Amino acid sequence: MSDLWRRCLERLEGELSAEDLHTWLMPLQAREDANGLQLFAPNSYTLDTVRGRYLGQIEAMLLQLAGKPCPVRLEVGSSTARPAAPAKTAAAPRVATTPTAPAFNHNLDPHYTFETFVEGKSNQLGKAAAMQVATNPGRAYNPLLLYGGTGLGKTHLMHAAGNLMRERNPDCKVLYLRSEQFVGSMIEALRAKSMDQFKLRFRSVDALLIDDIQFFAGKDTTQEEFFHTFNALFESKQQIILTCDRYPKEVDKLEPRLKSRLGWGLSVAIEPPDFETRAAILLAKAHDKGVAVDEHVAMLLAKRIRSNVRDLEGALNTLAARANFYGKPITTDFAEETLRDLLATHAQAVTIANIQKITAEYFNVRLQDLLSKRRVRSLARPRQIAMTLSKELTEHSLPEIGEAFGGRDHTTVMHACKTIRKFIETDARMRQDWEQLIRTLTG
Ligand SMILES: Nc1ncnc2c1ncn2[C@@H]1O[C@H](COP(=O)(O)OP(=O)(O)OP(=O)(O)O)[C@@H](O)[C@H]1O
Repeated sequence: MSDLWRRCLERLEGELSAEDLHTWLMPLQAREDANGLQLFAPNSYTLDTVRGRYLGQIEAMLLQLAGKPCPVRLEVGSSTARPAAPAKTAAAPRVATTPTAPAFNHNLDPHYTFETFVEGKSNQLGKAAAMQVATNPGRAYNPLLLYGGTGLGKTHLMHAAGNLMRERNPDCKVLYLRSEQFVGSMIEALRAKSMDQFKLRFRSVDALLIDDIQFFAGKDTTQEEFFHTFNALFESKQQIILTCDRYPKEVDKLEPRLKSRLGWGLSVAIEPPDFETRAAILLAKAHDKGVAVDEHVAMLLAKRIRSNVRDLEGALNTLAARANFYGKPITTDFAEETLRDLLATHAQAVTIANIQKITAEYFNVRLQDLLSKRRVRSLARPRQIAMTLSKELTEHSLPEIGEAFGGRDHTTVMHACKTIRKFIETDARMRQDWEQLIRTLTG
């Protein structure tokens, strides 16, 4: 086992539960090389879980242990399956040759493609924009900015665009980085006085994909450097794709000149998927991972886990791991039993009372006015939004929601839902309010 990985596991023992450590991290095999640490997962659902839940923590721990950023590459396989050094090196010719440039590391995840991305109303526009950018890099929309809450598929779409660019043109240099990696590389370059190389690395690509740029907030030197990189790429029509956890104008401590540039291209919101899309994603993921899950189980999870796709996928991975361990089929009873605590947490997360309170606060109206019979527009709209949120984020029926809003009829709730849905599609301001409320309510 790699010494660095062994030390990392020892430290993580203090941070993670024994069950998590044994289920997800212990089965990994590790290999260290000049590019960082390569971790091999026994199967794709272990890989997805490690990537989704623990990668940040692992990289932070490696940074502490190694004293410098140590990129982690995850793949399904075994560290003994391939020799540590390529066979060619062992049989190197004795005559002097021009050293070949190291292969360009795109950092793209080959699993994240448009084929494996399930389309629904919540992400339709984002997917279409990403596809356009991939088929016409630097010319369709530049930059393309995908924003929205956590675990909704922004990273997936970004990789899908990069993968498609590479499929269409294998010479296309696409570089994907999480923003922490951009910051880490910059700090390293400053330390090693190799800023010229740093600049060249980022400016010589055909497409630069940077994930979670909200992480740049408050980091002035990074923003300065990124600003110049952005300008250089933009001017020479190299594609830029970015993601952010909210509309960039809402990110505090991001320089105004950067915010303004981010708005030069196209910004698309990725919203939480509706019930049908959640169920479809779950079935597609189960199929990809070779896990036998029927529609009843998919519907159970889609109904009870509304927060985001990552949580949904996490639940599927846990189910698959436990079913595998106990040698049992995944039935609805098995799912209810295995995920009891998780489902209970999600059930508590969004209640009508909570939606009413948060919506009243958001629109700066009193809760009792929101629930009153008064029909002035300043109250009617927030009330309709709160009713629609209750319909979409809880399992309550229309009559129950009507009752909770001062004893209104179920047709009033139905009308509210229709009105608000239409507004969200046509009115940008309303869409922003809606997305912000969803983010606040689903964390
Ligand atoms: N529509 C979808 N179809 C298939 N898989 C999806 C979809 N949306 C999300 N996922 C999956 O959910 C997981 C989380 O998605 P992703 O990492 O892209 O989220 P994100 O929006 O970038 O979140 P964060 O902001 O936290 O990085 C991934 O495994 C991704 O494949």
